[in-house]
Amino acid sequence: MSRKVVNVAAGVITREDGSFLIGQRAPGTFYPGYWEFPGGKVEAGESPADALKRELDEELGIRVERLYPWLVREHAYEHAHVRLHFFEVPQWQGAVNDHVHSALAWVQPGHVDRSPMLPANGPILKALRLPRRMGITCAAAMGVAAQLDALDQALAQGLGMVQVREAGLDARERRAFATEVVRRAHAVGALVVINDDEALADEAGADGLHLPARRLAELTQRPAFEWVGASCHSREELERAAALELDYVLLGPVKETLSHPGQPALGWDAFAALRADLPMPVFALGGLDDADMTDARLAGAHGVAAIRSCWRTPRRD
Ligand SMILES: Nc1nc2c([nH]c(=O)n2[C@H]2C[C@H](O)[C@@H](COP(=O)(O)OP(=O)(O)OP(=O)(O)O)O2)c(=O)[nH]1
Repeated sequence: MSRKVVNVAAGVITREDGSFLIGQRAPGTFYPGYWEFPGGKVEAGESPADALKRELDEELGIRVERLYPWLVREHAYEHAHVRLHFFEVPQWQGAVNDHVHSALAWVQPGHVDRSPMLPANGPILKALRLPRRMGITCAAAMGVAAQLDALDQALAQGLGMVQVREAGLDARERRAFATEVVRRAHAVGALVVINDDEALADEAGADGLHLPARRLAELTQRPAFEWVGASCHSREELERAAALELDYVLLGPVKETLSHPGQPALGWDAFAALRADLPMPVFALGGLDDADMTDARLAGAHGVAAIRSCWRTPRRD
């Protein structure tokens, strides 16, 4: 029997050190003792964003000053089928003064030492481990040595994720380059995904695989890597990536870009409309740099992916 969907708004309240707030559900609620992101049910006539502002005021006594739409995930519990609208809340006013949870904790992505989490929240914790900036390599154009130097600089300045995309290098060079990227990135805890080459991703010890749209269209099941993402340009491709339960996607070009001249730019409004209600993080791509991060987050992007700008003047995530 199909059940009514209950809309819920939940906030990833994030401090400048990257930690976020979780609360333990009180006795007498569904799943007592489980940890969750603060939030609650969307009331009739309310938008999810307004519901979150109201809930955070009622539950924690804080007033939201900025909020970014992030992910929408559905989960069928025994008591309800919920549609969870997750937002990030990077700015608020007032001291946190909890009225509903048994306990609160500030935790770091990848180091959540409280359990159990509500069953729907596993993919959310994984998504929070994804850095906000992805650099896409262009060693074939820049030269391998220059690319590796630029990579070191970017990693030193906090770049958290690298996509090796080197169809222009021959197989031997590509293997050596990918292995070196993984070595340098892993030394500072950054993730590496390899474009379109499962064997190379395995050989180089990368964290995952990045699928071009062409490969995404052919796939019937998620490849067996910890991190799998894809490049998308349409709602159909985005929905396919969601159905395959991929961990992230790139969507663009948002602006005109030198690497894809003549390809029409989406702009932020079309970007926001295309990515609405997706269950996985979406990186904005195409002619962007660090200065675009706030616009990207306001349009619902998880972060920004870049080729050229990433290897010029990178800044901290
Ligand atoms: N707040 C919150 N709810 C979550 C998360 N993950 C998750 O599956 N849920 C589910 C659990 C519940 O079924 C539903 C939230 O309902 P709730 O009972 O806490 O909502 P509420 O605060 O409006 O409470 P009430 O009106 O029922 O008293 O969403 C999460 O991270 N935060």
